[in-house]
Amino acid sequence: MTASVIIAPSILAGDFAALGAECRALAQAGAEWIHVDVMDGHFVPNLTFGPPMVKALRPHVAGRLDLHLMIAPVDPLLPAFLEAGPDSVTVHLEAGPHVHRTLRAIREAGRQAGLAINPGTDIGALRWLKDEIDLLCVMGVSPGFGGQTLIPATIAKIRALREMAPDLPIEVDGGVTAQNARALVEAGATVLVAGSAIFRGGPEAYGPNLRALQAAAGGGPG
Ligand SMILES: O=C(CO)[C@@H](O)[C@H](O)COP(=O)(O)O
Ligand SMILES: [Fe+2]
Repeated sequence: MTASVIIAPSILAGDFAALGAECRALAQAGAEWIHVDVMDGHFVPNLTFGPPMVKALRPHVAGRLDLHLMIAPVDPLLPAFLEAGPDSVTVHLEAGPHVHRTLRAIREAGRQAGLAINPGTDIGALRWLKDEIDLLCVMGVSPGFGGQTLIPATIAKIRALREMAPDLPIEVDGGVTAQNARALVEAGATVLVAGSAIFRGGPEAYGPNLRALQAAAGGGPG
């Protein structure tokens, strides 16, 4: 399983005045996914991108644009975000009462459907939703900001989720570092989102940072 670990740089840690260039630099450095964090200043205490920004970034993302919507309610804005051209759209279990409907709408639009769960949310709902999703996103921090420290209980949570869903891609988002990557992957994570761990040191360091994380995760030189 470790051979297929994907590192998904979070553009939240990039230079907001040059996001297109940041996406191109990450692709050049070897990134296959770009994780784009949408925050609404309501569901989470921070405000980032709207649909026009995601649409503008799309041509600069060579691989998979992995959209993480931290917005509530999500349904009114979902069509505009789907229209912006992401490959996958992840919504939060905590963002509304009708997540099942939202996940169906994402798949019906031909995108992969992701479900994110906050650190304090119990995993039981996965039992009822696992057939509706292509990706499970386990938050390693309370969402809203980059640069936070991984909540240690995340590792046991991923292990429990992996038992419930042996074949589901599990993404961990927030607080990922070269120091904890191995434990996260051994617990069952297959996608590591990383902001600060990739962007520290500037564009010249993106490639070495990606490879260091991949090596720490046990997934080869990628
Ligand atoms: O969704 C979020 C935060 O809410 C993440 O995607 C962060 O952007 C990850 O940043 P680091 O914790 O890796 O710095
Ligand atoms: Fe995220």
